[in-house]
Amino acid sequence: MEREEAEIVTENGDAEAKKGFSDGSICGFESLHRLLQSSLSPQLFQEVSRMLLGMNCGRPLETVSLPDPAKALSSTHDFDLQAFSFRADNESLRAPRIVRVGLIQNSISLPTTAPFLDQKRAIFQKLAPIIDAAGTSGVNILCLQEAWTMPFAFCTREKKWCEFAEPVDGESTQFIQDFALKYNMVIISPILERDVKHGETLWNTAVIIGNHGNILGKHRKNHIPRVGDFNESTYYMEGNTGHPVFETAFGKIAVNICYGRHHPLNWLAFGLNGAEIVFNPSATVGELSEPMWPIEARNAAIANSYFIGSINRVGTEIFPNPFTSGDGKPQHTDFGHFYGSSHFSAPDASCTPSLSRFKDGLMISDMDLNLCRQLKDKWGFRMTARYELYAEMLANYMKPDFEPQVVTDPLLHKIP
Ligand SMILES: NC(=O)NCCC(=O)O
Repeated sequence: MEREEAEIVTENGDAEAKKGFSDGSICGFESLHRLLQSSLSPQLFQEVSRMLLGMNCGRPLETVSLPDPAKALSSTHDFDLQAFSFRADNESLRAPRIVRVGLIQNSISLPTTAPFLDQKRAIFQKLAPIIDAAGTSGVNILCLQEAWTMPFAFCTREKKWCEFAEPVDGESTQFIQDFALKYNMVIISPILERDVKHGETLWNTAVIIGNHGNILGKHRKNHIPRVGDFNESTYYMEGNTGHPVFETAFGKIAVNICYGRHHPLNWLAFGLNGAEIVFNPSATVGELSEPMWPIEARNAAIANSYFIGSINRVGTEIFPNPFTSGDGKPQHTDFGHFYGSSHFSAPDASCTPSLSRFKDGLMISDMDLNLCRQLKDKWGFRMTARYELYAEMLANYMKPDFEPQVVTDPLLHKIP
């Protein structure tokens, strides 16, 4: 639904407006960027885009033309497809290191009441053409959304959803390995993991599949939310894999899973281990986090001199049994709307527009990884970081007898 229908929505008043927005659109538009593009004169839109998206090497981000088969897949299977290019300055001693990176966002396919195997296989079926579009576009590194094989059922606290968990070499990994091999593509596959060797425990895990279809490694979500309906701590614990950076054929990558994006030290640690691209596969809803979404990753990309790919699922998932989360809200059967809006952020503060707020999508971006070091040289954030100050501060803070360093105005409690 785009402009014309949005106007009808506005004219028909509240009830229609509610209907229009319930699809997850912004007043009938797929994204803020598209709303602005349709509403502003070309000149104003250019200025506003410059302010909102920043400049890459002094220029607006360029779009990239994708091969016809990828475009055909996007129209046949109705997913948003966008592509951009982040440049870096030419260097005398290093050739450009351009990699093509993709992010996939999607809704679930079947109602949450369908048999679990059918639900999982239907998501596989939905993702196949989107992964094909990435492969035929020459994507080198592709990342899927958090817990992509299942509905984000952790709001319910019901244990039956644990059945979706798989070992790292399970069915979903085998499904993804075929694509990795076929397209010479590194694929990050975030799943609910069952750790069979350690008492069948569960983890929220990203499996990293190398471009030869090999399992390169895994990373387990470091920070587990306890906010709103995000009752994930009922299912799994904080990860025990540290902050691994995976050196792949196409660059050094890491994964900061969803809620970890609110933790600056988590981003920092991936940077200290040398990440050039950090992926943030997520599942988050509008009411809770949408104002934070365009800011946090972009800020982390700047602070840590690396690229970030942010992914959020789309749609509203309705569960069979009502639940509450002790926050005073009446019982309900859905999490709210997962608002998609996947995008890339670059170390020079530029970023792409976002994918649709309600449709499946594939966001592709070329990125010259030389930009990471160029930004380190220019701004010197690593060099000026004063890590020793913070190491000492944190070591003190961790002690049971820690005293906050506060200087109290002696007059504070004396003068009325
Ligand atoms: N999946 C997840 O960790 N969501 C938590 C909510 C948020 O971080 O926006």
